[in-house]
Amino acid sequence: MDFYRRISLSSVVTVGIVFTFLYYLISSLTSPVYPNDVSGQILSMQQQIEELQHEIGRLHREQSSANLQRPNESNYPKVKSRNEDHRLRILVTGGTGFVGSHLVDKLMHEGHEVIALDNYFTGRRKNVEHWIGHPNFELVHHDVVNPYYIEVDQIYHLASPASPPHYMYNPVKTIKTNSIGTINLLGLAKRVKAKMLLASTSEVYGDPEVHPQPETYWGRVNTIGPRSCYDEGKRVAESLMVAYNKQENVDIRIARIFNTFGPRMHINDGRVVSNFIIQALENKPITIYGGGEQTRSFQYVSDLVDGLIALMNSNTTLPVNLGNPEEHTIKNFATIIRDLVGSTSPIVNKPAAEDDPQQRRPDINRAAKLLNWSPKVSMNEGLKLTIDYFRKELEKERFRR
Ligand SMILES: O=C(O)[C@H]1O[C@H](OP(=O)(O)OP(=O)(O)OC[C@H]2O[C@@H](n3ccc(=O)[nH]c3=O)[C@H](O)[C@@H]2O)[C@H](O)[C@@H](O)[C@@H]1O
Repeated sequence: MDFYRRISLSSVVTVGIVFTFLYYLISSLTSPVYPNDVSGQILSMQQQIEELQHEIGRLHREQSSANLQRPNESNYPKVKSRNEDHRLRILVTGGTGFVGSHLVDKLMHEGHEVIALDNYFTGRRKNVEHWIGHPNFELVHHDVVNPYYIEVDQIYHLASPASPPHYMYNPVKTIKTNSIGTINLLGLAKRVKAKMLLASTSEVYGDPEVHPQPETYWGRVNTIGPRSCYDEGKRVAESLMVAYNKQENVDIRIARIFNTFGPRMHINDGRVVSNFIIQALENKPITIYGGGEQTRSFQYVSDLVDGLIALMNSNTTLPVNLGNPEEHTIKNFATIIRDLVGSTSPIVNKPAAEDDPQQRRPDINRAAKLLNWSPKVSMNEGLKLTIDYFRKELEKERFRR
């Protein structure tokens, strides 16, 4: 059968034409003027030709479908080979986003089947285009606010805008995504008995009075402030996870993600890392919101992805902080970026953002103990890689203008 598959489309067509010609030639010869035995032989030849034509048609169809199903895997990044028993089907919602696409890469490299689902509000097809057509990969355009039906073993639920200007752009949609979206996925997890991980956030701690923040801290969130659509959205998502676990036995994981950065952040992301790097690269003023005494702790995206996978594969249903405890004031952070870029940007102060958390640093003892996880990439190392990425992105933008 392999031999037949190797027959090229053009040779199949050529043979088809030759046989069709012979068919008509012989048909014209099968007239009653020939003796019975000769015309009998001709009729049986005609029958054989018809059978061959049928077979050619079948091979033609088979080859076309083989071409559809078997892309050349050498054109893709390398993936681990796994047999059916060890290969999982994994759904990643928000799979074309900044964090989602890096998670998809890692799961693909590990040899699993991955379904990346996104509504492309902040995600981009470009982030996963290197997998499109791979037999282990599927890209689905879908909004989690509507139910989605599929058979999977694990669900990483990352779908939601995460940058403050993005989640504040349509606060009602942000609440719907985190509440209705999470209910829809928990319903799916319950039906197909999939393990589900929620990408929650350090924002559940609000503007914290406890520092650094352990998972046992309940937080301080303004329920009617501009950030509440996201903060309360994620808080209710956590509550839903716990309720489905208690009531419906869904196997849950909750990751509380602290500020994360790295390549594939959007130029218009609007968060501090991308804003400062782009401003520095363009020698434009670096904009600090407020006095700059507020602090953040920044983790590189590959550490987060390792943490998410370690959490999914752990046994804990407790929330776990994933972040890098290396803490800086925003004022200090602006100088670090300017120096790394070698920029001449002035540093300017703008009005403070409303309800901006004044301090943030993860207590990662639980992650260390339960997942044996801690961040590996220093902030400076990660920033250098991210600066390279944005430099190239800006060059591409200039080329497009
Ligand atoms: O990066 C993240 O992972 C987190 O980012 C945001 O939280 P936030 O800490 O407010 O993120 P940024 O917008 O990056 O702001 C960090 C600090 O820098 C300041 N900032 C931001 C942008 C800017 O141009 N200038 C500036 O001073 C902000 O006011 C804030 O104090 C999201 O709300 C979180 O869900 C998300 O997990």
